[in-house]
Amino acid sequence: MDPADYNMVVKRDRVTDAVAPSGFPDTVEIPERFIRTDEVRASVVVGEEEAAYELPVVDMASLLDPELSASETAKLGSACRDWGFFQLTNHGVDEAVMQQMKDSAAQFFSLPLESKNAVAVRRGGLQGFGHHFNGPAAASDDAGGGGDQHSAKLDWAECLLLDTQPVESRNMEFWPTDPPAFRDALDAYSAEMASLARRLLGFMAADLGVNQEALKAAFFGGGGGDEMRQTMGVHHYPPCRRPDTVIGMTPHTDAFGLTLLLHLDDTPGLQVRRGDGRWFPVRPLPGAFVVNVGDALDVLSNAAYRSVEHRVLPHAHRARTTVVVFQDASAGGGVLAPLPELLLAGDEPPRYRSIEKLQYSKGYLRALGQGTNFLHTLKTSSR
Ligand SMILES: O=C(O)CCC(=O)C(=O)O
Ligand SMILES: [Fe+2]
Repeated sequence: MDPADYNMVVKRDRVTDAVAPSGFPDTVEIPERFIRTDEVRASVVVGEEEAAYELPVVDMASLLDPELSASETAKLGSACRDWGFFQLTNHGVDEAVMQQMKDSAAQFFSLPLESKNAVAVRRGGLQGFGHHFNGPAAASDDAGGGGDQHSAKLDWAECLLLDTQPVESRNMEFWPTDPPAFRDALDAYSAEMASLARRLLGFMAADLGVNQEALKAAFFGGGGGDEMRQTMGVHHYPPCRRPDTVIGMTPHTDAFGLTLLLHLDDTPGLQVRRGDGRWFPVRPLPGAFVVNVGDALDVLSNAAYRSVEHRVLPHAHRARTTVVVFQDASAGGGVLAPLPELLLAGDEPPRYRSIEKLQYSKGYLRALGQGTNFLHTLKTSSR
């Protein structure tokens, strides 16, 4: 993408001591730049006592079991249609790879700010270590990054964003060398997540009634997967003594195909928007992945699967760390559109107009910067 487009839309900044003394202060005095009390108060969260529904749980072992596969696939499908989210158990991901990733991420965030800033985000760029800001301001010219110190609101989080696939696209300047095992951990984890996504897509195709290879090709291309695109976010949400005044991650939908989220701890914080507008808090199951449908899969499925808004609120006393992999559906040609097979099979009208992928990325980022949803603008009247 043209750097000029990024400048307009990318709202990432270096974390500096100037923004907030000691980054995310452990005091009840929250710096003004984080305060979004109105936004938090205006939202309604589904209470514990009311949480009669749980986020659906899908079991990979059952998907793979010939006796149970059909009913588990139906469960997977209904989770993607109704919630756009589920927790995945018995996923079969190499435990050692997961552990190395968790250890590296935890060590990285425990480093002093100066060390983390060795891979700091650069002005107008997306990759690297930094934090998100929000609001009308574009990044300012001061050397520290900065954003507009007055009007932009900061998310209560620090994060490392990296393009992880294809391998040739990696910009190693942003890949930490501290802790020393981090790069290997990212590399191994990235490969594991691509194969997990590929496995899941096979079952999603079965549920959607399309050829497995057609859906997989949208993510991985026709050949050995060398066309795939994958991005990773490693997020750390420090505890906040006034969690009712700040937001850990601004409400958004994920642009890409499929998102695979790993919790490093059991701290809750992720909330999923339900049809009635209320926020549903996810209770992470130990060892499970939280999987969600991104905008591109919503389009491919012709709106059968839903890309649902979510956000993060920090916890009052406990830090939360997550590793998030975005497996994109950008392979196989330059256009994003509903899978043709879906339209032919059921006499379905297309629910989205097709769009060039580059235009899509630009539109997504621009809308995100403005707090609007780009996917909605692609809807056809038959929705
Ligand atoms: O850390 C989380 O729980 C959510 C992160 C997320 O939504 C994202 O990276 O898009
Ligand atoms: Fe997200």
